[in-house]
Amino acid sequence: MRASLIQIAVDEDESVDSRRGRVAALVRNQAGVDLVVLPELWTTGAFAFEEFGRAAEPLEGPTYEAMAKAASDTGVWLHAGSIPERDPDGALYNTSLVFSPSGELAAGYRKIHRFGFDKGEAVLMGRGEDLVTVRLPGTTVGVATCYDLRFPELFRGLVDAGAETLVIPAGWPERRRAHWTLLAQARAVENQAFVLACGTAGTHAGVPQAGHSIVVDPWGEVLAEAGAGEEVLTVEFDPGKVAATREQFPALKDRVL
Ligand SMILES: NC(=O)CCC(=O)C(=O)O
Repeated sequence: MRASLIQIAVDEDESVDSRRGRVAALVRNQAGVDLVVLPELWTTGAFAFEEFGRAAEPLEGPTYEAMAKAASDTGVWLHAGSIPERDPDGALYNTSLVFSPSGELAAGYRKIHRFGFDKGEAVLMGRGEDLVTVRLPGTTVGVATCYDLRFPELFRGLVDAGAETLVIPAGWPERRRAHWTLLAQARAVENQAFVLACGTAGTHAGVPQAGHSIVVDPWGEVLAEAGAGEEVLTVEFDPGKVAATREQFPALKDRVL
């Protein structure tokens, strides 16, 4: 399986419309891979809290339309990262969109753990309630978003639902980059799963982003890691390694709780 993680630079000197067009073109450049992954809230930036309301879209808004078309034009599975979704009742959610190669919405995931404690996303966005997995040819993907990475019980739930590949769009800040790398490896090792974690580059709302998107195998080996700037990280991996690892070192079977 070939996957490309597009680590987008989210800077304030680019308009949302311009970035959306640029990202669609980057997706179209990935013909031949199986899965393309984008970061969290790449239209606004995950820390641009004041923009969430202004840039919020209905589920099937402009980003959905552009990404569905990019997926079908390119013939790839596309985890299009997340958008600030405004639902029909007016509430905001941090919602990830996964498109099939024919441009159908295969899954939507509203982020469960919202970041900011008593500020920012944690008060502006509603909390998602449902764990989400998507069947791709050869692997079942479990989806999570950024701050979710700190909550291992969510990933156990995804494993119980059949997940073998964990895909995590993020907008992770540079000042906690060490946590990002460590947690991505921990989630891979403890769940004996591939982790594909795609972050943003650039600086928005005064928060420099970590970049360093990372792909980790079920043994915890880092298969690929991006640098700090905008970059497309392409990696080839064998989804069969999940079953092999779980069989050879069956620690998941020793779970008690
Ligand atoms: N957008 C986020 O969820 C940020 C998470 C973060 O900065 C952290 O967990 O640290």
